This record gives sequence, C-alpha cells and structure tokens, in this order.
Amino acid sequence: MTPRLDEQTVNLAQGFPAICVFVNDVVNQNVLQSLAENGTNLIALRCAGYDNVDLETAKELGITLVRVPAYSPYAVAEYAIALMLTLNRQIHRASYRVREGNFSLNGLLGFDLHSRTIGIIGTGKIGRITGEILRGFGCQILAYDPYPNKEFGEKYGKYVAFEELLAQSDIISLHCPLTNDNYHLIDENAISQMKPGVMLINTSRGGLIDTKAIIKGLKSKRIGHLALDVYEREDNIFFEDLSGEIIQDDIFQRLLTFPNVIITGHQAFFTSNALENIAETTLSNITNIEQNHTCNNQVIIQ
Ligand SMILES: NC(=O)c1ccc[n+]([C@@H]2O[C@H](COP(=O)([O-])OP(=O)(O)OC[C@H]3O[C@@H](n4cnc5c(N)ncnc54)[C@H](O)[C@@H]3O)[C@@H](O)[C@H]2O)c1
Repeated sequence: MTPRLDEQTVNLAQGFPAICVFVNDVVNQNVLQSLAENGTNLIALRCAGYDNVDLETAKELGITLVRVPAYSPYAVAEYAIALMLTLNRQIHRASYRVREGNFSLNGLLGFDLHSRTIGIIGTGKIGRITGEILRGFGCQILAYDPYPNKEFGEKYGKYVAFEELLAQSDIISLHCPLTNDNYHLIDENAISQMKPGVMLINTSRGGLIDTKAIIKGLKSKRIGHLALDVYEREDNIFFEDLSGEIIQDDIFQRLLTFPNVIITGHQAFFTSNALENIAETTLSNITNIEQNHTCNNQVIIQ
C-alpha cells in the first residue's frame, strides 16, 4: 500500500524539491513545516480543490502550490447525473434482486426526471455542465452561486436565493468548493427548508454536508434519496481496500444501512480522459515552475 502524506509519512519526501499530492493527503501546518525543513519547495496537486492545504503556512514557508483546475468537468457532471438516475430508478437494488432471482418490482418505483426542478449549488465548470445536460432531460434548473454566471442564467437555469433553491428543488446537487464560509452548508436548518422526499447529491466535498444532520433527515424522510461520492471524514477510509477490516466510523456505517443511500469512494473524476489531463497538466505545471516560466495553475504565487 502506498502511504498517503501525513505527519507520520512526511519524512519519505526528504530531499525531493517537488512532491505530488491528491485530495486526501494531509498538508497541514506540521506537514508543511517538515516539508520545508526537508527541502521541498513545490507541491503539485493532482486535483482542483485545495481545501486540504494550509495556504497561509505554505505561503509563509515559501512553498509554491500548483493544481489541475479542470481535468474533465464532464466526468464529474456525468457521474452526478448517473447517481441521480441510479437512485431514482433504484438500479443498485434492482441489479442485486435480479442476481438472486427476485424479479419483483415492489419498492422500485421511480419518477420521470422530465419537468422536475433541479437545484444546482455552484455553477462553475462542473455545475454548468450538469445544468446543460439536465436541460436536455427537460428539467427546470434553479441555481445558487455567490458569483452568478451570465451565460448559465441565460441558457440553462434561473439564479435564485439559497433558501428558494432549497424550498423548490426536487433534486439538489452540490458543485461548489469547500471553503471556510460554507463548511456544513447543508446542515439541520438547510435540510428543514427542503421539500419532503428531496434527493441530495454530493460529488463536491464531504465537508459541505453535516452528516449527522443528514442521518436525521433520512430517518424523518425529509431526505428521500442521498448519493455521496465524498464524505467529510473520507480521508480515513477512501482509496483503500478495507474489505477485511472493521470500519470504526459509526456515522459512515449508519449511512450504509439506508436503502435509499448510495455511497461511492470519490470516483466521480475517474475517467481515462480525466487521468490523462491530470498527468499532462501536473507534469507541465512542474516543468513550468522548474524552468521559471509562467504557470497559470499556481494557487500560491511566491
Ligand atoms: N468527486 C470528484 O471526483 C471531484 C472531482 C473534481 C472536483 N470536485 C469538486 O467539485 C467542485 C467544483 O468544481 P468546479 O471545477 O466546477 O469548480 P469551479 O471553481 O469551476 O466552480 C465552483 C463554483 O462554486 C461557486 N461557489 C463558491 N462558493 C459557493 C457557495 N458557498 N455556494 C454556491 N456556490 C459557490 C463559485 O463561485 C464557482 O462558480 C470542486 O471544488 C471540487 O470540490 C470533485
């Protein structure tokens, strides 16, 4: 097993001027200090989000940070829609049933996606494509973004206040980054404003959702369907084969008991197109910095 970066493994980076990290590597103050002491001055993220990096400390220590801002927004948008369709038509349950010779349709009733109202939170690269695809299904799109995009508003959906999106949407899909301001954006208060039976999709970042509040919402049936590709404490679980282990996270284990919940292990990005783009952009980011060329993908400019 390749160890991920954290306070215990950071010494493995000793003597490497550049290191390459992913979403669940720990790049906090202690790790950054050890990296700086060990001679690392460039961190290349193989992902778009950088909420796992202590930016202030990195800047103070003179460590440059580069990322891959867009590798395939289609991969994530298409995956979010795959989750909506799977949950709605219960394909995950139907598939298991048929393997066991059970062809009953009881409990598999779905609804037409056509004409339904979909709320998109965050209309950047991924949210925009999600809206564009769902328009093709004949859905009504509502959007919330503190920085609305004119083209999205004209072509795909209507911008509304956050509260209105919560109240009107049959399906809500999260496509905003995790920032200091929107940690637990979907909390008990937000859930209480949603339509009864709402479907919630999170392919963005786990910290956007208060998982305990979500479990309450599922038990009260306010939330009718939930799909998570990300989880707020995923760094202890995802990207590892734990099939022979006892998972200690009781909140995560509780989520797995609901029939109307799908969880996948941060795989929305995982297409061959995206991997190719990630590799190409990461190599060119590192080369540009090494050769003192302009790098448009710098998060921290030293
Ligand atoms: N599951 C995966 O495999 C995977 C892969 C790639 C990206 N992601 C996640 O998807 C997110 C979106 O990616 P993107 O490429 O579309 O990013 P982007 O930067 O193009 O767009 C993000 C949008 O969110 C908006 N936003 C910021 N704060 C907001 C808030 N509080 N409420 C609503 N909108 C807000 C921004 O104004 C922007 O328009 C990333 O930040 C990342 O967390 C997940």
